[in-house]
Amino acid sequence: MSVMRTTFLQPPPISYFSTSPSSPTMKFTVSCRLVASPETVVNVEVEKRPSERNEVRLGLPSKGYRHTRSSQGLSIISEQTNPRQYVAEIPQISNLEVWFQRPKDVVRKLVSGDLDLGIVGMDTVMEYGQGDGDLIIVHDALDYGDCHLSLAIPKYGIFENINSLDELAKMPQWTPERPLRVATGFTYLGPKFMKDNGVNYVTFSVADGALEAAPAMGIADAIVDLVSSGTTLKENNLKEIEGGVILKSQAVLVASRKSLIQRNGVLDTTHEMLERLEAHLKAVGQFTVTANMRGSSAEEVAERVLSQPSLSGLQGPTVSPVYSNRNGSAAAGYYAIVICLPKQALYKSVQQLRMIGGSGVLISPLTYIFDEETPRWRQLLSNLGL
Ligand SMILES: Nc1ncnc2c1ncn2[C@@H]1O[C@H](COP(=O)(O)OP(=O)(O)OP(=O)(O)O)[C@@H](O)[C@H]1O
Ligand SMILES: O=P(O)(O)OC[C@H]1O[C@H](OP(=O)(O)OP(=O)(O)O)[C@H](O)[C@@H]1O
Ligand SMILES: [Mg+2]
Repeated sequence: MSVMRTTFLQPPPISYFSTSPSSPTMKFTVSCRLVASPETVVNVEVEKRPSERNEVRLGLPSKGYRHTRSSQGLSIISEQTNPRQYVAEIPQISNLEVWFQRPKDVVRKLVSGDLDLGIVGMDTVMEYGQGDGDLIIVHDALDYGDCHLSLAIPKYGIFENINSLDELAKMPQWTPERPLRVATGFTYLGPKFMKDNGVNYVTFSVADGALEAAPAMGIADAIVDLVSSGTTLKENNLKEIEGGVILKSQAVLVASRKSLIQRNGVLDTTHEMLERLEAHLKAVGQFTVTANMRGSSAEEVAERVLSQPSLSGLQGPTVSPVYSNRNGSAAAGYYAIVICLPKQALYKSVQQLRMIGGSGVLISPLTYIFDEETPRWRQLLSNLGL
């Protein structure tokens, strides 16, 4: 067991209080203060202890433009209205607290048992989870935060004609005395990747940001960092190489296996979150279209709708009679139709609806599409041996 000694800032004193105990959803306010302590020596090995609490805890990234909780999936979970607010509630899901933390700390706290669920990039799970068997991916594709972890080298100088990892590894320049110098913030995945790929003479230096400057500054020969649009690499005259992608990443829902099995309510909450996320992701880009149409019967109207290629939605159409008072009795001369359509089919659909006599066309975005039980839930249960 390796124990590192290091100096550490004391954890912020956190005070929180609830509103009236009778209120249906408890509200917490958090006030934090960072105290630079006199040198405190701590053991940095992650302590795994079952913490005593009843509520289920979800960790979300606390800052950063790409963690916007208005992005799909998360808007239905929580809004952090103030960047200094670290805890929130989810009105829709009782007994769930949201804690806003740095992405790496979400993973660390899942491992230590201080959080039960988290939403972070897959890269962060892999880097800070380091293969810990207690971490379990519940949803692997939340459809935002797409990027990949990659090895990149300069386009110029001795690297001008180097285009693959193999060619890089075989360059005669790298020796035990003068190894390939790689700058990265991924100090677990970076070295592991080089080792797995048989790159022998290599050393790593650590930096947290603006890594792309390291080669031009003469600090490193290569970098291992996240790439999304590729703009930062391009701006810094760097290139990716064949075989240099370490992993692909996007936001994922990750849970502590121990919490799922042992802590009351975690499995149920996870099920509900999974359902909501899947239903929301399915609904993104889908719209309901309603219109009125004159007709002699519901079947006749349905046939007219189905004759148009752009009007065959997910299922349907739903056709319902719209009654009006005709000489004292209710009569259906109009029918309301409802169909679900993807965004790209909307305009064509409106044209086709008009063509077959549709009027008063209303279009609204869908928030959820709940389908049959998601396969990811079955998968989770089987991973847990349940
Ligand atoms: N360019 C990008 N495009 C899309 N997603 C990205 C990009 N860069 C990073 N990410 C995702 O966002 C996560 C957080 O990255 P970021 O660098 O913003 O961390 P951070 O919040 O600044 O944390 P820290 O301050 O500890 O570095 C990454 O782990 C990755 O999943
Ligand atoms: O391929 P791109 O779309 O250009 O994105 C990649 C950049 O995004 C991230 O940096 P970030 O914005 O977090 O800045 P930092 O590394 O300085 O923290 C990552 O570390 C890359 O530098
Ligand atoms: Mg960064």
